[in-house]
Amino acid sequence: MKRIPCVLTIAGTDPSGGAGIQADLKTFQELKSYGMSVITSVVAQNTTGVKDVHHLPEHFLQGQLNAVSNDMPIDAFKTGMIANKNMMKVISEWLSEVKAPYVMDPVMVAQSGDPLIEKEAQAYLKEYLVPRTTLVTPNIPEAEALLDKSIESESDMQEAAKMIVQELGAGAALIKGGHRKGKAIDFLYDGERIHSYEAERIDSSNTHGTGCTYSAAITTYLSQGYSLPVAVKEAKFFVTEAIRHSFDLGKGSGPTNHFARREEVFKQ
Ligand SMILES: Nc1ncnc2c1ncn2[C@@H]1O[C@H](COP(=O)(O)OP(=O)(O)O)[C@@H](O)[C@H]1O
Ligand SMILES: Cc1ncc(COP(=O)(O)OP(=O)(O)O)c(N)n1
Repeated sequence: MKRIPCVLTIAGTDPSGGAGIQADLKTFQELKSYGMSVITSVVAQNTTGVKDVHHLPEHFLQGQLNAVSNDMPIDAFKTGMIANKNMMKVISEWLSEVKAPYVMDPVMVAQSGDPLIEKEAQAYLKEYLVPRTTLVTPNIPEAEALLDKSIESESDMQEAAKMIVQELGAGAALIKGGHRKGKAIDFLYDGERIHSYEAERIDSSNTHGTGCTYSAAITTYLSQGYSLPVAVKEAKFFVTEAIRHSFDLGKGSGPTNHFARREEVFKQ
């Protein structure tokens, strides 16, 4: 019998369950791959913002990475919050041992405005991790930080996707348009051509964890053997429905709904 595809997230936590490791694992489960996780930082956060952060020591990050890769198959993996250069170095060394599609969500700032990466680590991420990726999925402020360039129009987004591949060496780049007004359009450059993914903008403030959920869905579909453009298409559908059926939970920006595609949820 064919085994279940196995997918790994390396990221920070969200005890309120909307973003980070928790959002990733829910997505993996919902889309039917076997989910695994390595924690970089334990974050005391909820729908209103980040209260405190504890970065795990590097030897502990290394220990978790070894524990997974010495024992389990990895068919695709993603990284989310990697707060500092030391953790990036550990992950960068580990990358040489793993031959699976790598999706990087270059998490920099939470929706609440709280920083999730040390400023000086951005240069390391760009130089040593981005060139090892299959796909990088920045939102507009993250793409602007990676390229040191302002991005306003759809053609700026397409140009930025190309630059992240051609100048920074990413395998592919998906620029997400969640931070703009109007339709929710994202652009993928896969080294050959631009693909666009469009959805209507949903009038909801419950978008905590959308970027995590989207990149986790792409990674799951890659673990199942879908091509990159199709994995992004399916993941875009998943995240759009998750926003459409998002929850009014907590006092701030509520979480997306990871089981929005289930029939019983649509009927509620
Ligand atoms: N209100 C919305 N309605 C529909 N799609 C949205 C909305 N907000 C964000 N998206 C989509 O959610 C995904 C995540 O995008 P974005 O919010 O830019 O990333 P991040 O969560 O990393 O800041 C993208 O596909 C984007 O187009
Ligand atoms: C631990 C952790 N990782 C990432 C984020 C940012 O999540 P994202 O999907 O970009 O969604 P927002 O929080 O920006 O809506 C996070 N908050 N925590």
